[in-house]
Amino acid sequence: MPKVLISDKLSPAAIDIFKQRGVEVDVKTGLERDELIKIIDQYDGLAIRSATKVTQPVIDAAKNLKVVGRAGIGVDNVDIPAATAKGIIVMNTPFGNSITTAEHAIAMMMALARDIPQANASTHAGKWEKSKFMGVEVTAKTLGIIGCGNIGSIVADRALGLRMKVVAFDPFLTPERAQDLGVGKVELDELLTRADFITLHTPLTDKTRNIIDANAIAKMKDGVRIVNCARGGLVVEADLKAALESGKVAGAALDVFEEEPAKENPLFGMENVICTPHLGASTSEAQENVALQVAEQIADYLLTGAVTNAINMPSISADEAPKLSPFVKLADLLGSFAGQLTETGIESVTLEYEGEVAGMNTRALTNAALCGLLKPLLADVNVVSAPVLAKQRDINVEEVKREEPRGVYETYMRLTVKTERQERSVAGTVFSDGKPRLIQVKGMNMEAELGPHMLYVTNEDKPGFIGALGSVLGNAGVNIANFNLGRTGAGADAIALIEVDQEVTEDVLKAVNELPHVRQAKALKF
Ligand SMILES: NC(=O)C1=CN([C@@H]2O[C@H](COP(=O)(O)OP(=O)(O)OC[C@H]3O[C@@H](n4cnc5c(N)ncnc54)[C@H](O)[C@@H]3O)[C@@H](O)[C@H]2O)C=CC1
Ligand SMILES: O=C(O)C(=O)COP(=O)(O)O
Repeated sequence: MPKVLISDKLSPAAIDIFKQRGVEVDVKTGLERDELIKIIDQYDGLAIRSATKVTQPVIDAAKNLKVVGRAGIGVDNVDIPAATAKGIIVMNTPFGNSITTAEHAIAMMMALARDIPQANASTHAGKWEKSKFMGVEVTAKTLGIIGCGNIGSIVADRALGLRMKVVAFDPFLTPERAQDLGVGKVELDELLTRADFITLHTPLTDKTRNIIDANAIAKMKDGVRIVNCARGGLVVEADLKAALESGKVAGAALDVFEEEPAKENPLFGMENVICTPHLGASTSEAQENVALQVAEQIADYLLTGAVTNAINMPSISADEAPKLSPFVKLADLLGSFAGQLTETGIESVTLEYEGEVAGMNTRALTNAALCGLLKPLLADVNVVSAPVLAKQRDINVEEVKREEPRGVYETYMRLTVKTERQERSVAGTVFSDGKPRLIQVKGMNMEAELGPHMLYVTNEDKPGFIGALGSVLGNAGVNIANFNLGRTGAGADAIALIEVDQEVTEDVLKAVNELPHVRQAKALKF
């Protein structure tokens, strides 16, 4: 039974889902880094929010971890490259808390416009400072949205409802989408100069880190108000503090901080700053959504191989997973076959998909083929890490898809590996029995199932060879389970692919290699 650790505060709905699905679950929140490192090797899955930091040392210690599920959106607390290199899938729940977070941003903007938290505290203190709190209207004001994805778009919609003018800076926002949303698509500088309110909704990346610094603030309107319900690192807190002190920025509403949990911060105590403790996603609705989703996604992956909302792997739906599975096996076998025969540096890999398989999730299949290919060459590789490892090694990977099969097989998959020395291709199909078959090696037709122990021989097609080979194996007590032959023509290049019942020893291999007409013999394992 797979085992999952919930290490941040998740709705109990997640525990129920795991239990119903037959996944063992432990809940241990508030763990120190070293405590997490100590226990993480017991788990196949880890369910987190933003508090748990899944850093390289945690990943290194996670010997059995297959999936990290983020009950929420931002995954900047997970070292994705480290997880990917280790073959751990990282998934999030990209929509579960977006309405809630957008509503928080709007609430923060309104609170900022009318000094609600300050006025609230003053009134509770019996001060009745009616003239102190002079607010501003938002109607007809310009809201600048930096990052107009899921949350930014909802904020835009709500702001338009408040009769604001909305401009957005987002390099990935198409003009058509901007028009549909009713927002003006602008460059960052224009947004900074035009906006009365600015709200941030980008992920924290190397590109967005410090996007609001002294330089950006200098371009803003005097008296601008800034809302940040995205990530702390987007705004340089020291620069914001200076601008709040000078009056350049009239107010800031912050849900997120450079360092969290934020127990101390240069902005704390400032009169024109409103703070909430990373509450953007904290509604009962959103927490129920993300907990249910993440538990379903983690359970699906651990129990069925279905992949949903992964950051570092193409999605495979629950419907697709069983259909894809024999093709994944075939792709892995083709890769493994080629990988075991490859002795020099790989330059490129081409995957051709013909017929039914061309309409499937070929990225998942290509990843499986790369995994099979690289496994004999690299110690630690799986379908998640294989594409990254291939890229790191400058291996060019290409996919070719043809809806109509060109040959006799309804569905056909061919892997061609180009190395410094040669090009080798191997093709296969899946029959209606669901079993993968090898159907071509180096352009020679055959029809072979691949068993755990195989002997692969390339030879000249000459009489007596098969008998001699049979004798060598027989004399060594190696039982033949299956014998498959292919050749380019009578008397020309030929291959034999023999399934045997036990491991082919070095001595047997040597004897086969020494037979007349043999060019090369190799023992392969699957
Ligand atoms: N305060 C909280 O509790 C919560 C905070 N968040 C934060 O909000 C962020 C946004 O979430 P979603 O809207 O769901 O993500 P999303 O991926 O749908 O949208 C992000 C948008 O930012 C844009 N973007 C990326 N780089 C950019 C750049 N350099 N300049 C301008 N725009 C850029 C993208 O094109 C995309 O449209 C999350 O990454 C997370 O960090 C999300 C949920 C709750
Ligand atoms: O979903 C996100 O990106 C969030 O920032 C929400 O964080 P939380 O789950 O409340 O720790």
